[in-house]
Amino acid sequence: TACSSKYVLSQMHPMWQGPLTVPGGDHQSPIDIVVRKSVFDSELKPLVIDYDPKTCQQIWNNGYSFLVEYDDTTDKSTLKGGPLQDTYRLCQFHFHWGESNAWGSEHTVDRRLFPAELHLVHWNSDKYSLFEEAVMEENGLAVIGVFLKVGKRHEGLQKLVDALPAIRHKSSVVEFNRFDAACLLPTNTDDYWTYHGSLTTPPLTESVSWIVMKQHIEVSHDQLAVFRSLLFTSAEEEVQKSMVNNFRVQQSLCGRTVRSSFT
Ligand SMILES: OSc1ccc(O)cc1O
Ligand SMILES: [Zn+2]
Repeated sequence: TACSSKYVLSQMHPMWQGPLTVPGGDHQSPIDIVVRKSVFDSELKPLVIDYDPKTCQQIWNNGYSFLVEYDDTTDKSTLKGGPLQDTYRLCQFHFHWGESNAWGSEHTVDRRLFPAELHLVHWNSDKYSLFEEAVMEENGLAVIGVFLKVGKRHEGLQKLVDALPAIRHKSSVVEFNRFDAACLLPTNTDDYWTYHGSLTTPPLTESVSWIVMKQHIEVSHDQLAVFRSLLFTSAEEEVQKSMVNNFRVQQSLCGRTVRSSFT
């Protein structure tokens, strides 16, 4: 199986030219979360999420997704608790989505696909001094995954949606201040699944404690349509490619256990 070979050929992905190999890739992400195979762990604590909206700095198109980046030079916006032993600093959040509302999320729950998925990326500031260091280390990162469903308009998201036309092309950046990332979290953050995995974009390093929320958030059809107006390509490229289906194919569990914080 894919787990036994030393090199795991992660499937061809429309965005990445040619197959990508990840040395010893047996803790890769994303995965399907099989609810009845997840194991309740009563030791899992509630998450302690403390974000400071003033640390929001910029929003930019990196050619894979759009990132909202935070000032992570101090412990101002942090994540603790849950499965984590240390304090993790928020450095950015981004999304993955499809060309239609029928698919787009990276993780699935009993094979159920969502139209999009939010990733809030944090790094272990008790053990490391930079994200670039932490991203290469086991337990270096903690990423909160939140599923998006199409429904009522998300008022907090609208400020972000209004900024997207200014970063249509790859490498475009605009200043973005005072955005409270906590407004994108579901009302219930006590119920989640957690497992050890990887980034889902290069360098695909296996440094992530994944925390996938059971409860989704709702955004409107029109808000999601604006995500799809972004481009993978830079302004100079003659052929413009719309930024859609920026999710990675699912990876083998390879014997890992997914724990749940709820029964
Ligand atoms: O897609 S998950 C993910 C996590 C951390 C990161 O720095 C980039 C990522 O794409
Ligand atoms: Zn992601």
